[in-house]
Formats: sequence, C-alpha cells, structure tokens
Amino acid sequence: MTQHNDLTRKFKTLDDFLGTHFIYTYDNGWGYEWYAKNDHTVDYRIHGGMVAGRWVKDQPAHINMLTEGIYKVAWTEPTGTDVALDFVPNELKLNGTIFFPNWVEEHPEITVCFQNEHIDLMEEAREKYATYPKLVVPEFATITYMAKAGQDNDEVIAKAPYAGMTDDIREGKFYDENYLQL
Ligand SMILES: C=Cc1ccc(O)cc1
Repeated sequence: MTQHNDLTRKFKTLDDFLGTHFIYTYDNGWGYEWYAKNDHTVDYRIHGGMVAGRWVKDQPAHINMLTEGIYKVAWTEPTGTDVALDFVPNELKLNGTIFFPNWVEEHPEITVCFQNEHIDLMEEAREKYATYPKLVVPEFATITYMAKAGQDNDEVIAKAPYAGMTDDIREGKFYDENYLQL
C-alpha cells in the first residue's frame, strides 16, 4: 500500500482520523508535526516556535469526533502545559490553543528534548518554577501534509527534528511504502 501526502483526502469517521500523520504551520509561524497514534495516544515533533526541537511519544490524549470530519483533541503534559486542538482536515485547517505554565515561557530550553527520556526533569521543573501567569496561545494553522500512517506505528515519530525534515517528509523522502523510516 503506497502512502503519501494526500491533501484531498476526505474525512468522515473517527477511524479516518486515527492513524493520520499531519504537518501544519500556525498563523504565528510555529511549525508542528503531529500523529494520531490511536484513540487515546498522540506523538509529535515541534519544528518551529518557542519550543522548536521538542519531541514526544505516547502522550495520552482525549480524542473525539465532534461531528462528521471535525475532531477535538486535548491533553495535559508532564510539563504542566495543556493543549486543545480542533482539526478540520477537510478544510486543511485546525485551531489549537496551548496553555503554557509560566516556567515554560521563562525557560523553554528545558523542554526542548525527547521528553520521554526526561520526564523526571519536567516534573522537577514544574515544581521548582512558577505556573502562573500562564501563556495562552490560540492560533489557527494550515495543514501542509497529511498521510495515513496507520495506528500504533512507532516509526512515524522516531527521531529528533532537524532543519529540512518536514520538506523531506512532504517530498516523500522520509518513509517507505509501509510508512517505515527510510
Ligand atoms: C505542546 C504540544 C503541542 C502539540 C501539537 C500542537 O499542535 C500544539 C501543541
């Protein structure tokens, strides 16, 4: 089965959404890559913005279809950051709100890592530094890539982001026909 960037794909059911891999850019210029790993788990890489370079696997999340083709995703992170995303993939857009604790705004570099290997550090920082005032970032984003990677595919988000990675993915140079890393 050949997998590729298909921006014309139409979404109807929750199952259409699960297993989909997206790349999008927020109107403030922040670039994100995000994968609906299964009905309660997400993986992502951050390519641009305040915490560019951060990447996360197996983040538990709430994922629901609000009405046909419109999906709501929400989670809270070990850093204390909360995220709510509303995907409208049939219009190649989403609206995301990120609620950053004060400490992430003050020390974003602490969160720029493969978080799975530094959970203790995130929990330590959220206790040590201030939560308030929170930085709320509500933005629309434009989807520039979407492909069916299949659910529970651990190769979708499996290495650190690098400059040019999203171009490589969009150009079909990153995954093989089984959506494994080349
Ligand atoms: C903080 C994580 C995060 C992941 C995806 C997204 O679109 C916004 C925030």
